[in-house]
Amino acid sequence: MTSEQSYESLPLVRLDPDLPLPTRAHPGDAGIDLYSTTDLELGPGRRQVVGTGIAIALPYGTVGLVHPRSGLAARAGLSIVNAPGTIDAGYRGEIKVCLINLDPESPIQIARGDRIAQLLVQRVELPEIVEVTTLDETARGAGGYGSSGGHAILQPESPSAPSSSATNTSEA
Ligand SMILES: O=c1ccn([C@H]2C[C@H](O)[C@@H](COP(=O)(O)OP(=O)(O)OP(=O)(O)O)O2)c(=O)[nH]1
Ligand SMILES: [Mg+2]
Repeated sequence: MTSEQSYESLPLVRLDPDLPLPTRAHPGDAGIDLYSTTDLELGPGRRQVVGTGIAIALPYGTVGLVHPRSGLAARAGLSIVNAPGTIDAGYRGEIKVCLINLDPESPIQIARGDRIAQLLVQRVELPEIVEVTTLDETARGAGGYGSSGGHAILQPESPSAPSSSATNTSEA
């Protein structure tokens, strides 16, 4: 196996055969670029579920993650509401993308055939859930949401800055 070969194949059906077969832009790229099946305009702050025209059979023990593309994100503010979207291994329907325009002013035009998102395939652990009454102790414990300090942006006087009591759900 060379470094340019994947260890497994990914069966893919083109539900919209007039669109190109999705590919990685370069050998070794993590993301497989996904095409839009439709023309659309997204106004500022608007979202829409868009078809990609493909269905896949992910190997058991893997997950498909639908990520935004960084170029479109930086240039136009295009993102994905549920980024990264989760494609379950058993899913055989069309992969769809819930696009959102995060630009506060400008609409985004998308044409059929534009590459709107990218699919990553990753191994995933599938542990069996075992209910217990207590958990083991750790150095972090229940501290989260900035408990380790080092806030770069939040100001203490900002109304949106969470206070320690507001973030401590155990005191609710
Ligand atoms: O960006 C996405 C996310 C999900 N899906 C498909 C594949 C996935 O396996 C299925 C369910 O996704 P998820 O579990 O995230 O959604 P849900 O709201 O929990 O739906 P469900 O009740 O069907 O699990 O929808 C997509 O096509 N694109
Ligand atoms: Mg689900």
